Amino acid sequence: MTSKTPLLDRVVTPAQLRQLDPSDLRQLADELRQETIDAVSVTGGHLGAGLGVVELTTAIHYVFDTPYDRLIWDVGHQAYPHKILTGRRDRIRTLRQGGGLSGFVKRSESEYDPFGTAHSSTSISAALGMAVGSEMQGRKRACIAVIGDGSMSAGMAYEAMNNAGSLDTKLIVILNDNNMSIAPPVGALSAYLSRSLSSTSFRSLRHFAKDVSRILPNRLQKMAARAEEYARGIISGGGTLFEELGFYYVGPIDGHNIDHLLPVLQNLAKSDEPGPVLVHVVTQKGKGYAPAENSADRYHGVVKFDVATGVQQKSAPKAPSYTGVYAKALIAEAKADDKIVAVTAAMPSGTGLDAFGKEFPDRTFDVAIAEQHAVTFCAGMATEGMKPFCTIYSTFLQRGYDQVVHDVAIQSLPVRFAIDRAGLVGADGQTHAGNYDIAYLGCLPNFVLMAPSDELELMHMVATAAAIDDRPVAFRYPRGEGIGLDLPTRGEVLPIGKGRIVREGTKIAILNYGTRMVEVLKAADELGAKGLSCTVADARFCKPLDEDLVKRLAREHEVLITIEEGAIGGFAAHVLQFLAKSGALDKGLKIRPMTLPDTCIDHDAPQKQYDVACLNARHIVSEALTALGVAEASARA
Ligand SMILES: Cc1ncc(C[n+]2csc(CCOP(=O)(O)OP(=O)(O)O)c2C)c(N)n1
Ligand SMILES: CC(=O)[C@@H](O)[C@H](O)COP(=O)(O)O
Ligand SMILES: [Mg+2]
Repeated sequence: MTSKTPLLDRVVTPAQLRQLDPSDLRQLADELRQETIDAVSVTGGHLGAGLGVVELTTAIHYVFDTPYDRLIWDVGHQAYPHKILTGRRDRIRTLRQGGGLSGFVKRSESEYDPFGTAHSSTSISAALGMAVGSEMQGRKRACIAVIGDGSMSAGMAYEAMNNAGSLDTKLIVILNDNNMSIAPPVGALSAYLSRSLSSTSFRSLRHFAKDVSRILPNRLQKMAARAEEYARGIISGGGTLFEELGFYYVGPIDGHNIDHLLPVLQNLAKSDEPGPVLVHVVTQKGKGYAPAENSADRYHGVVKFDVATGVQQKSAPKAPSYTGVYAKALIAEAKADDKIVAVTAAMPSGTGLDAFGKEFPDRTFDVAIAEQHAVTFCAGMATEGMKPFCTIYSTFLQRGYDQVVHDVAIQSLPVRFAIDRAGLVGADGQTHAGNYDIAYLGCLPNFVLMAPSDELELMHMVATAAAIDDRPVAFRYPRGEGIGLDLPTRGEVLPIGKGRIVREGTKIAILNYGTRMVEVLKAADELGAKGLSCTVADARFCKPLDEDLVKRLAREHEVLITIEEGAIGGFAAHVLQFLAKSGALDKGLKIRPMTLPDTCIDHDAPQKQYDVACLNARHIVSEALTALGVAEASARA
């Protein structure tokens, strides 16, 4: 840090940034980096990616006329420095807290966030859409997508480049290449980028002037230059792929050198030349903070930490996480069955497949950020008699939905979907919540759908999924810890489509699907204390539904409550459909489906999110009392 008078205090918006002399930007960037570190040390969040783009963020806002010019951060987890420079510094210590700033990019948060991001690889499509939309209405503005090398592995980025490369629309794509995804990047594209960098040096200032002035004033010259560019690509190894896709390639540039970034961006800003440009910027994830630079994951995602030492305040877990239990259960199954393989889309640590990979390196596949491919890759393996466990967060499986329908469900292939982060996820908020999978899988023929009520049940479901070999299976489990049960070395295979009674009662039946069981049992205790006897059932399966169990609960109780941590259209819809068809609803049963509400729930502590969702014990009690006409309205408050 410099000892000069702080500049960041004078820069609340990019307009003020643009008043600075270029020679001030180095100091400003240093202050911005320190502010980012200090803020994340008290909030936790995604740190490494933001530290890597401090200079890039400064330079882009200095050169371009944001927010009129459109700037899209792919994923958005690197946008904390951008938030600080765009009028949100006063709230930066509310990041990811209830009521505070989002940890991603959000349209409703700022005019400087023109497009919401959080799922990767959408930025080029969105920027191209904005560029075309602006052009068609005669608005001249720069549209800039900043996309990481990891996010560049997803098919959507290539769909967008394929389109952009065939248009004359001006588009700027900045490839932020830090040679990292969450884990080290994998795949041939990553190898291509590394190769191209190892065989070339950073372009010097002299080269930039030449390169960028060749974003030529007329197309003829451009075509003439193309042959030379192609040769340049082959010689340097850099850019050929992008040039083949119709992009003008500039780079590689040292993304921490403001003196190098500025002239390139200034030339691009000035240029009227149509067509897409790709600026290849090389950065270091975690740059400028030694604990991040020296850690394996470059502090991709951290909890609160001590700035001086970098030591994170991780609290000792009370019980193993669902993710950990899944990995343990899968390893146990895989030891007994060498057909079992596991697939992750760039989330080895988040899904527990890093542990599986240590045991079975040849049976673990990280396919990069490529959920669509992951699903169909598993389908292909299933046709050959392998037993793939496609292990994906609920929210990211959304990207592979057509593959789930067309390649798996319709062909009834035995792909096992292990769906992590099901339900609300806390600080990552709306975009990462796994709320929809029960609904989007429940409507598909051939699927077996399960949800464990605790971690022991999860072990049984892993064993059950391994045993089902004639159709697709999915089981969902949440982020966070289990309840601390003793676990066997291996799960047991469950009878398909059969739930279980957890507690017998007479007046109210609560049919639970998933890990709200803890709250259900608390609610049953409370209702029991009021003299209202409860049956508690664990559905285990959404499909096939345990119709005998549902019929019995409906027949023997005055009230039937279903509960699930999923959107409307999920488990309750299946129960209601069955009861309506069977005529049970004609007999005066009071049925109350408890699902997530039909809204997007903002980032917050999980307990608070459950309050917003009305899925805690007191809400279940209130629902039961209301159904019985003995409402305790206050219970819902
Ligand atoms: C569709 C999708 N799959 C997975 C993720 C989880 N994810 C978030 S960031 C990330 C790595 C991105 O790498 P890169 O784009 O290179 O950014 P870096 O963190 O290196 O700056 C992944 C896999 C996601 N956000 N979206
Ligand atoms: C940016 C991103 O998408 C991931 O880093 C995600 O935030 C990870 O979530 P978990 O912390 O639940 O693994
Ligand atoms: Mg990266």
